[in-house]
Amino acid sequence: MSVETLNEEQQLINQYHSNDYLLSFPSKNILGKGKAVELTEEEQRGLSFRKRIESLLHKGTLNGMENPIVIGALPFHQQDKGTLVIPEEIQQSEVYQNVDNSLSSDTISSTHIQSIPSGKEYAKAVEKITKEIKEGKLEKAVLGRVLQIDVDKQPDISHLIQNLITHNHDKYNFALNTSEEGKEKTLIGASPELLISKKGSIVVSNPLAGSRPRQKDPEKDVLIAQELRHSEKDLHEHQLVVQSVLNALRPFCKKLHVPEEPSVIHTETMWHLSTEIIGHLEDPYTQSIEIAENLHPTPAICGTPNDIALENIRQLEPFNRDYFTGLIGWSDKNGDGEWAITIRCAEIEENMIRMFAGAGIVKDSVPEEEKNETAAKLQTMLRVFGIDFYEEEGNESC
Ligand SMILES: C=C(O[C@@H]1C=C(C(=O)O)C=C[C@H]1O)C(=O)O
Repeated sequence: MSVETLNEEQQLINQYHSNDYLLSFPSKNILGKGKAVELTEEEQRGLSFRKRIESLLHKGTLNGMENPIVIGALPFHQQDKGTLVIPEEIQQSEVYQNVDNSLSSDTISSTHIQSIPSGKEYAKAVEKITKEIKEGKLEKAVLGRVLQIDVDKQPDISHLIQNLITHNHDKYNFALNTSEEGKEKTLIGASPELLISKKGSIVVSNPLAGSRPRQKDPEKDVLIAQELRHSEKDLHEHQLVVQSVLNALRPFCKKLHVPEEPSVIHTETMWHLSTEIIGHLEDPYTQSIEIAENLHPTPAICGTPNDIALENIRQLEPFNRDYFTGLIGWSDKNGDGEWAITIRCAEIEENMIRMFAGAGIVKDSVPEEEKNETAAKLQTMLRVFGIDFYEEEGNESC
């Protein structure tokens, strides 16, 4: 029998239990257990994201904590409630090259799957938005949908965690206990998109916009990535986001570095146009959440202009986004923190899983292609759960 020593990252992952708070980010892993202090729904009401975090950190300090760390998920709509806690116990670890890749064998089966709206309705809504864009009412709106899946048993999240991290090791992975009023819930996901990280006087934001599904055939896959790199439609869609992020960062920064052109990055299921922006803060004590709040919602997940895009989202999406396209991350007393955008995610409640995906719609968007883009994005979480679901026959994306 061979005995292998587990690296500290794997040890931390192995200690996750379904009511914990886990962030497995490219910079570090944080595992929180128990709630030392939390901000209830009542206490959050009417407070901005920044005020919520400040008031929680203040509670922590009053409780005698020297270095409290807040872990949380904030909603898409600023007035909705979030989950914010300072855990009783925190473990942190570095990120290693390798994690255990013996994938979970705990299989679950779906008994019923429903897309809200249906694929057809989604395509119709995309068409409606492109029409409004052509009429000059807005430039971009991001339209989402939900896949509601009933499964034969309650998923064991500690098993799923290993799948999640193995498939998306260089991404912003999370599993957070979002239970409320006796309902046990977990928010789980693997976001590729960093809204803001702040360490000392350096901030980084990495907006993504403009996407293509990955292809099974490696040659086709490379061609698709090249096509994305040169697609005018996608470069325009991407530029709207980069400009908005720069405008929001400028007041905080004395220096900003922006690459001249976006690069193309990938996840297991998607190609994305990506721009990593690095800023030097005027004031190194600026809170990460203050910057995040000014950036949110970026046109990567809402649109341009923001208020008109929001109005379209409210009218055309037949569900509330809740945590989807909100923020997930951590923050400490010095204002350091990391906030990713809550995408490629699912919420689990007993035997029901709700998976979310959206796509940015611009003037030249083709409804069927946008629908396929959301279907490909949904594959990220479908794979984590081991659920085989392809919307269409003969769909070649992987
Ligand atoms: C909204 C999502 O993704 C966002 C939309 C993208 C796009 O339209 O190209 C790309 C990345 C994300 O900013 C999602 O994954 O659900």
